[in-house]
Amino acid sequence: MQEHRLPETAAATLLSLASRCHARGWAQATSGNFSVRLDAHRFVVTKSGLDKGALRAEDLLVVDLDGNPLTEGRPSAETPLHAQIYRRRPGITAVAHTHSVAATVLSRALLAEGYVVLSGFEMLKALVGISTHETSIRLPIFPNDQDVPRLAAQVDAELGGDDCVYGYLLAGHGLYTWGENVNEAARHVEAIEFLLECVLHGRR
Ligand SMILES: CSCCC(=O)C(=O)COP(=O)(O)O
Ligand SMILES: [Zn+2]
Repeated sequence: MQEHRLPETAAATLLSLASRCHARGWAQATSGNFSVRLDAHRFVVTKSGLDKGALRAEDLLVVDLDGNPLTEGRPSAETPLHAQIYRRRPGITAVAHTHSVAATVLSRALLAEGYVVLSGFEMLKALVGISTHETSIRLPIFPNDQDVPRLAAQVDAELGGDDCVYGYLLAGHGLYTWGENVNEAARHVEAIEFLLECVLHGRR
């Protein structure tokens, strides 16, 4: 195993993103995973199966852009999905995956349509590049799959690095979103989770 020092700032920002999502109830019971890009070839990701509300620096590891570990430990089972995002979106430096009730319920209910529409909400302006509520975005929904490399290949085939996409849903599972820095990724998670709750409430 090669020596790869984990920069303290990357570790601290990643731990704070995970603990913020856990505190909001979006990463309960070890669900969710989080990552930060180190450079063009590597990123730091949370280890698999851990309580995302109690992560420490030693619970993170470095992987390459194919998801192969470069430091000791078992990376998140969903590392191939993070790797797909970093490979196809060179400007992205942070990825968050959450398991909220709204994302879980809506992605299952709307799987046949293939997407959730988020339209007309002021909160859309929290997403980078959007400056009016008079807009509409789609969050694609993919069927869940326990074969994560196959799932990542499907996401890659259907989305690639499409700039118009702010995130996607896995049916009955959760949300993936990202940002050009950790603050932007955190803002996107909070905005999208809020918007999904609005859509869910509107269907009741
Ligand atoms: C208990 S959640 C099941 C696994 C999952 O979907 C998840 O997000 C957490 O997986 P990880 O390997 O990153 O802990
Ligand atoms: Zn998950």
